[in-house]
Amino acid sequence: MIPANAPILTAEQMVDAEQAVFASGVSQDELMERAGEAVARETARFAMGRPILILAGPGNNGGDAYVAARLLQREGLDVSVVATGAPKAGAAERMQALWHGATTSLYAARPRPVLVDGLFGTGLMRPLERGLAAVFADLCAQAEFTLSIDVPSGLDSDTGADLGAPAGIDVTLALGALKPGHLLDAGLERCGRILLADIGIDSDTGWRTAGRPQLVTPHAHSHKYSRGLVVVIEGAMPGAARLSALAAMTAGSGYVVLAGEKPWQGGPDALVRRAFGTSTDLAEFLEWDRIDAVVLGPGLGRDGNADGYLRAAFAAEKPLILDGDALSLLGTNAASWLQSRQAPTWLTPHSGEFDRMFGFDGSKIERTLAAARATGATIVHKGADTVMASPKGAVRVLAGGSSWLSTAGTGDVLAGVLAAQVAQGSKGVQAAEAAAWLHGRAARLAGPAFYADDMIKHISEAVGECL
Ligand SMILES: NC(=O)C1=CN([C@@H]2O[C@H](COP(=O)(O)OP(=O)(O)OC[C@H]3O[C@@H](n4cnc5c(N)ncnc54)[C@H](O)[C@@H]3O)[C@@H](O)[C@H]2O)[C@@H](O)CC1
Ligand SMILES: [K+]
Repeated sequence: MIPANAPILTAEQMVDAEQAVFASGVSQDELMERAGEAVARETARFAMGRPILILAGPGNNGGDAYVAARLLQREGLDVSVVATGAPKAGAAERMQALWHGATTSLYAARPRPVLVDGLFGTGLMRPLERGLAAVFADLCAQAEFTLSIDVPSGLDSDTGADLGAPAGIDVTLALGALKPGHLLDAGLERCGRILLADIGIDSDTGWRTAGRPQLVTPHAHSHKYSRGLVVVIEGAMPGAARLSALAAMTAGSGYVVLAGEKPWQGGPDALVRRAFGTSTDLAEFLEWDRIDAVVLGPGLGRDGNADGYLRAAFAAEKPLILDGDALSLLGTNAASWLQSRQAPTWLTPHSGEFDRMFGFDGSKIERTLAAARATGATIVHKGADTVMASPKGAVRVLAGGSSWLSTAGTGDVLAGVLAAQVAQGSKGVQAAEAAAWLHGRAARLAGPAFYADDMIKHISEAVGECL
């Protein structure tokens, strides 16, 4: 479980936020005391009287651990500390000096039912030393409950890369803000349930986890056009475009058109079909001023026709959602294609497509932001850790959704849900966030082993939860 609408800060941003707190008159010791209090409170709640082993590392994460040890012992709990190395000068050293209970070295440590991991937090700079990682993993495996302070030790807090973190952590108590590492890459599987402790720092950087959107019911005088008109362009593999079109219908659009050379005639009668002969005909149709959003890419194919459709879609200057094969056609030229566009664009690549299009370095958040800045488009970088970023720097992350989403066609459904949000007037990263949330919720409602068509039936129920 991951908190919704929670701020996300990198290690560097955490240091800046900490400096701002110090500048407001709060001492380093007081901030560490707040962090340690939160750790002690959550640990006591889960420990329910069982003996506790606290691992304290050399940095401020260890400092938090010493505070928690002192407070838990004061509560009458049976606490033992494992100290790994001398604490660094400052608050961590002072907190260690205030701890007067049982202390052992890592290699003399005996497992206890409750384990608190205060080895390393945002300051981890390299992989855990092998012996330490093995002992830590063993203590974790033998504990009945493990809580990590701020970040599981052995996880890169900025990227989620695995630097030796054990499996089996039950709760991670994030201090002040979530870190990218809680949500990305290996972090998704290593943190257990994530809780967020408020320690009084200002954590608004424009990056946060996705939350349930606030949608609106149609007005009394709403009509099919005012509710948003979506055009989905059909290509070589028409099933994918159909999934997008049906998803756009159930996500609240007033009018959905499936446009193709010979558009599919099965399915609901409410779906409007529009046949076109050539890409020139398509370009003319896309000039229609009623159109609010165009979806291109699901099942498009990559032949000469597809290229013509892409050019027609770009020429129309309508809000455009590009997915699948449209992204492959743009390839490494996406930035030059998109920079000249005036109308807004959303790109919805999965990681394979993203990596083929863009060569950026850094965490998934940093790479997605770089792509948004380079193209001027809102990027929905899909995956178990979906990262959405706008050119102006807003970031939303939706992580930990149904793993049953890993099936063909679910991306086409997302493109349709996104088009419905755009057509109804939602903008930029807000439209992406709403679409990703609705899509994730529909998948949850579909239960296990569903296929893409199934989840479409649950989109309107998900919409109903947002009114
Ligand atoms: N910045 C903030 O706003 C706050 C931070 N706090 C705590 O401070 C933590 C960050 O503290 P620090 O920056 O001191 O960093 P850490 O406590 O994560 O550890 C840094 C220390 O570990 C060493 N180190 C790094 N990687 C190592 C490795 N693989 N093997 C062995 N040694 C290694 C470093 O040389 C340094 O001495 C946070 O995670 C959080 O727990 C809290 O006390 C309160 C507020
Ligand atoms: K930790």
